[in-house]
Amino acid sequence: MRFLNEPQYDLTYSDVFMAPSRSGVSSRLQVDLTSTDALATPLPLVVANMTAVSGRRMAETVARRGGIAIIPQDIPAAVVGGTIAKVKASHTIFDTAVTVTPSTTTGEAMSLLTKRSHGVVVVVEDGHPIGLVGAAETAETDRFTQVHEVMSTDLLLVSPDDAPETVFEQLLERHQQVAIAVRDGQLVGVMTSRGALRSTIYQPAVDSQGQLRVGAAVGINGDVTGRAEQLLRAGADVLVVDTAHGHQEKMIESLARIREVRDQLAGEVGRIPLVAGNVVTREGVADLVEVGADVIKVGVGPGAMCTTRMQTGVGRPQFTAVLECAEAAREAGASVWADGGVRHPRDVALALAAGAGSVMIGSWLAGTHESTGDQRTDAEGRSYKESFGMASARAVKNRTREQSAFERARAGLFEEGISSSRMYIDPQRPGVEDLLDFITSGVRSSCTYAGAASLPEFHDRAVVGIQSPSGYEEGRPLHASWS
Ligand SMILES: NC(=O)C1=CN([C@@H]2O[C@H](COP(=O)(O)OP(=O)(O)OC[C@H]3O[C@@H](n4cnc5c(N)ncnc54)[C@H](OP(=O)(O)O)[C@@H]3O)[C@@H](O)[C@H]2O)C=CC1
Ligand SMILES: Nc1nc2c(ncn2[C@@H]2O[C@H](COP(=O)(O)O)[C@@H](O)[C@H]2O)c(=O)[nH]1
Repeated sequence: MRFLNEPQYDLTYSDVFMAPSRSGVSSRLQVDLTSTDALATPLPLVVANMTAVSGRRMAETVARRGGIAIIPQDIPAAVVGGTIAKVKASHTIFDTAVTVTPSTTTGEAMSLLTKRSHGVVVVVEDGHPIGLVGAAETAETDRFTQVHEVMSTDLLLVSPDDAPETVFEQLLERHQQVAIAVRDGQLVGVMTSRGALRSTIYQPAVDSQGQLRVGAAVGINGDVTGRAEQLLRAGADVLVVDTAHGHQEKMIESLARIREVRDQLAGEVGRIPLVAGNVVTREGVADLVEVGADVIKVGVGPGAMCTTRMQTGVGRPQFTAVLECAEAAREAGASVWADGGVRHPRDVALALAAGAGSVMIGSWLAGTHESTGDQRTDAEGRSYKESFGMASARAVKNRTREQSAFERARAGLFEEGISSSRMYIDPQRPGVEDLLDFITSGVRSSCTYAGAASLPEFHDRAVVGIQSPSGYEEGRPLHASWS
């Protein structure tokens, strides 16, 4: 990456723009988005280890499209083990169906509809799909009606081995919303026509067994090696050792011990990459790589739920932090994840141009069907989910649940995050895959503007300039007339 005009100060994503260059890449579909970090996922996107964001549904949906989610450190290891097992058992192409039994009430079925983005609930009997219900089937019923009374039985049953193009054509021909995949009569999963299209654009992120990949986080307090061992044995594909101030002795000691466990188990579970952070300086990167991190998580204070910079004055504008840390990591034979502060597809593109191997996103994904929270409605009828920071009083209270009431109350005074925030569901993009489409189409396009067919080429070729606030403002679309 080169600058058009040399920066005199540290830069945020909003401070910079990319200039187009002569390009030989004639289609956005030609761009290979494989991440340049030790995980080499087909999509360079990571779901942040935030309790309000990353759980089973998020993990399997994102991995099916090539990214990876990290299950947070506050979830007990045994529960994370169960989540990993379910993600690994999910189909890599067909979406997991939301299922009910014939006697379920329509009220209950409707409450489950927003758990996934495909818009229907499948009615099963002994594992066989016998009907489906969606908004159309339940529109005129009271909420105590049982689903077998209103379900549609005109089902498009397909084989899990059918090509997505074939499924797409069948859905179009029969004017149906979802196809149901069955093997030996048993439900395997569902596919919408948009899901069929996506399956031809994205590659799933899979492990050596061909199962979806998922990661898990470990903090630096408590029995860190015990938790690391449990997560590795449960099948985690990456361990993220995570704390606010990643450049501290306790992190270095914990990481060294976790690395030992990882190396001891390598014969059984393979050599699992270690990610550690968060840091924003070359020195931080060097110290964590030295002790064994394959990937360094970069970002102090850019997160949407973060109050660190306002409370402490500590942090660093994220574009410069990523640029400098990515260079330091490359020199040391490692790579970085740009963590936090992503609000638009352009921010992901800029982080990758700066040399990030992957980009970690939290709050933006909180307002989707697949995040962990329950969907709520505000006084104006808008749907939202609640989000909160991992250093908020709410998260600290949860993390310290085994300590005394006094210790918990005292820890709660040291909050550095927002305890309750509303992440509205965008009616245009209510599912995480809608956001992935939005982000990846932007990033693919950025690469072609730079003449890059892959992310290493993108980093090499990107030309970045510094802009004024009015330069940034000029680029914002106007949804209403301005006079
Ligand atoms: N990227 C970012 O900017 C930030 C991210 N976070 C996220 O929040 C989650 C919780 O992290 P964390 O708050 O570290 O909690 P942890 O539970 O991981 O504990 C942090 C440990 O580090 C010690 N510590 C020393 N200095 C600091 C400091 N300046 N800030 C915080 N802890 C410090 C704490 O001791 P003691 O409590 O006694 O001081 C505690 O033992 C993580 O997921 C982290 O990534 C949190 C803040 C900033
Ligand atoms: N200072 C704080 N940082 C936090 C907190 N919770 C999470 N985070 C960091 O933010 C990113 C995600 O950023 P986003 O803009 O995509 O939401 C996450 O990975 C953490 O590093 C917090 O309570 N305080």
